[in-house]
Amino acid sequence: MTSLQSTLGEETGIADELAANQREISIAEFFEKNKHMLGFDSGARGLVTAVKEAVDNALDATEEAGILPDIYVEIEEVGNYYRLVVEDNGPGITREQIPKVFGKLLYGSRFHAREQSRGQQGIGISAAVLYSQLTSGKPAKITSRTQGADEAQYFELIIDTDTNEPEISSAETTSWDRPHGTRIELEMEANMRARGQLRDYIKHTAVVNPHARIELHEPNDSFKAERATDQLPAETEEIRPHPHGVELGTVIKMLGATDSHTLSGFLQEEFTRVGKKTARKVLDNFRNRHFGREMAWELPEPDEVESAVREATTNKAADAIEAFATGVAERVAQRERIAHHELEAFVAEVADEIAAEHGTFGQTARETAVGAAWSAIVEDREAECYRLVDAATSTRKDEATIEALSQRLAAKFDDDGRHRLSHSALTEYVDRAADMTQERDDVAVGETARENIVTEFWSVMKTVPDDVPLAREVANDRNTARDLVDAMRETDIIAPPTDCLAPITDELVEAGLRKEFDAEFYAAATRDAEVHGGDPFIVEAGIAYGGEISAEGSIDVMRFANRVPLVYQRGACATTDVVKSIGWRNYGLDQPGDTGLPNGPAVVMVHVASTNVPFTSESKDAIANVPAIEDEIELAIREAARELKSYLNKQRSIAKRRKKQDVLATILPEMATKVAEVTDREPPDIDAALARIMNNVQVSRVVENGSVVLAVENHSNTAEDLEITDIVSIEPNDLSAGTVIEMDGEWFVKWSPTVPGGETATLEYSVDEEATFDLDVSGVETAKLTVER
Ligand SMILES: Nc1ncnc2c1ncn2[C@@H]1O[C@H](COP(=O)(O)OP(=O)(O)OP(=O)(O)O)[C@@H](O)[C@H]1O
Repeated sequence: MTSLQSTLGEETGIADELAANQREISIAEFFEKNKHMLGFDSGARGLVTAVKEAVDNALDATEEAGILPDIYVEIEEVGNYYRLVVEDNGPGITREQIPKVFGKLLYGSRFHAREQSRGQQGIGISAAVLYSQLTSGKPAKITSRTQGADEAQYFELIIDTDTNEPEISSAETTSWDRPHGTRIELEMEANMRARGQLRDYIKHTAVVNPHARIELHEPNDSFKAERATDQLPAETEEIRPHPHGVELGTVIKMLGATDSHTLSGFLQEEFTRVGKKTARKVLDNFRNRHFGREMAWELPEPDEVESAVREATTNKAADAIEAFATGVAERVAQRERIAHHELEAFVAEVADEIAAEHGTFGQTARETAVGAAWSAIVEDREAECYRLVDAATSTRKDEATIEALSQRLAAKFDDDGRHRLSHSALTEYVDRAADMTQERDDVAVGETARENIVTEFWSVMKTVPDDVPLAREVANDRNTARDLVDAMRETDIIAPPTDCLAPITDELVEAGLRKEFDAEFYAAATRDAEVHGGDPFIVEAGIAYGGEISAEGSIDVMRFANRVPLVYQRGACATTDVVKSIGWRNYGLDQPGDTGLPNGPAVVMVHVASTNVPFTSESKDAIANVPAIEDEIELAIREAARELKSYLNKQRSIAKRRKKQDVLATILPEMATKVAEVTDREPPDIDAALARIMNNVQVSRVVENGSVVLAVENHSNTAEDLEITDIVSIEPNDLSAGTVIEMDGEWFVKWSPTVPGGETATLEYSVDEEATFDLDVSGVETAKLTVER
């Protein structure tokens, strides 16, 4: 049978033919064909995306310039097309930059900046221009006036898709009544079928940007969101990447580009939160990985080291040998354990120290001494291995097994080596020794025991002082760079600064929800910053429940990234995935099948703020499933959901109580009347009985001869903090604590007593004449309160 390959091989010239058709594709050409990737997949969606890109840019630009945003959006039908105008009062764009910003894809100011902004890629607005020219054939019309400029600049342009460069058809100076800002006018094939999404985008943008005034005029509707605060979001600072989570490729690129020669300099210069001390810790971890650690053995008797050095040193005067041998033994004796490099350093130190008096101890003499002392030190390594294995394994291991294991392990360390091992080589030693023991002695040495032995040995081994390679050397060696990245991740480094982020804050999340939803309960949570891929991020969540929110069907999830509402691709977003994965029954919401979006009158909002939000695509509709971010989304939602749970629990117990109280309130009077009839007595005080049965707080008043006594009886078993105000028609005297204020001929007597469970507080004052009273009690839920006015 002829193989396909051999057939192909016979056809000469195919590769040449293919080559003739192969050429570079410009990014503009690519996106012209793949406009769906940028959110321009239909006329309806294209319009929403174009508005979103222009408004996001307007918000970014005004905020960056410290200007309160005034944004005007107009959509108008012109013949077969729609005309979109977006105007802002931002700092404007310079004459030189306008063509590039609007006429070149992948041109922007934010791609390389580690700072929270809505724009990230430098594609958005030029993609809108591309979509407009593609569907209407009309150029984009841009007017921009920079702060302080007398005149505005006006451009008409399209993108040359072959070259991804602007093609300007008109460039002139013009007058404009705005003192500064930018106006974009685009015509495009579109329709208003996505009116709902458009309104959602503008409304939700207003919710999370309360400092912005945004006006939308479209053919059938107008909407204006007024500014709710004059407070601009906290100014953000650009930061360098954090060492946790930076990818290997990025680190290699950074190593190639850095001005620092040393690794320590590189770490301190290029990363945030790395000072001298942290750099040293990272480099120690790097040494452990790159060079391995050296085994440090317990010391034998000091005179064994001394005699070993003495015997090994020849060709020197007796007193020189004596000084050398005792010097080394003294140094060594200061340590409990010693590694080969430490011994080398001690021998060198002593040799240098005695050189003036006893002459030079050259390299050979030093090496001989190190060799002899090391032999004495490692002599007893089997016993030492026994101690370490014994400490690392459970008491169930019998002595013979420990003995066998430690003998085999000790045998791996040779007589004269310096016993330097990487963590993986050590693991291999332990595994081999354990396997042999299993095989030969027929005992099990499990995973945990092996890991514990490795940990025990690794913890006594010492980091070596070898010089680390230079930054440029690491850049050229992928394995070494890998060691560096691992060391960076392993080192404890404080979280990145968060001044590069501008979270909405939990108060404003709640305020935003209140503004948008007429609910009965609100909760919000803002988490601390975390890191992904070297970029810090903060997750916030909010929940609105009940009230006017529709109870029909599943709850609404509002998603935001860097204060931008995400209106498309709900099903592809990490936020939705996390909401679905939470067991909502636990928090009091109905969730059929215990998974998926819960049902009920609730709205959940989630905001992810980051210097680099990982979107699933260039159209920035959905957040990718990055585990670190998903974890934080879950924790933020759970934090807010816990508050919802305790609110709902309380509501349920209040409802139960109310029901019981209602039943008692009908039965008790009937019983009282019956009992009074039978016993021929006055009917008892029903309120007091009800308060006692219901464990309520009861406030009652007795007025006698001008003295007013309010009794606060707490029938519950917990202390209650109350606010009690009695409004009196004449001036009160002789107050028992409390305060009194006169207002328009009425006196407000106020107490704030704390009444322990089961006790009664008495509040008193007196009045000279007949008076009227009006009692107000707060601090206890109405259902738990009985007031006799
Ligand atoms: N209204 C504006 N006022 C001032 N500068 C603007 C305005 N619109 C855009 N720019 C500048 O033009 C650049 C490019 O904008 P573009 O929308 O193409 O990308 P981006 O916003 O940086 O990122 P993304 O592609 O993620 O939206 C911005 O980074 C900003 O510097």
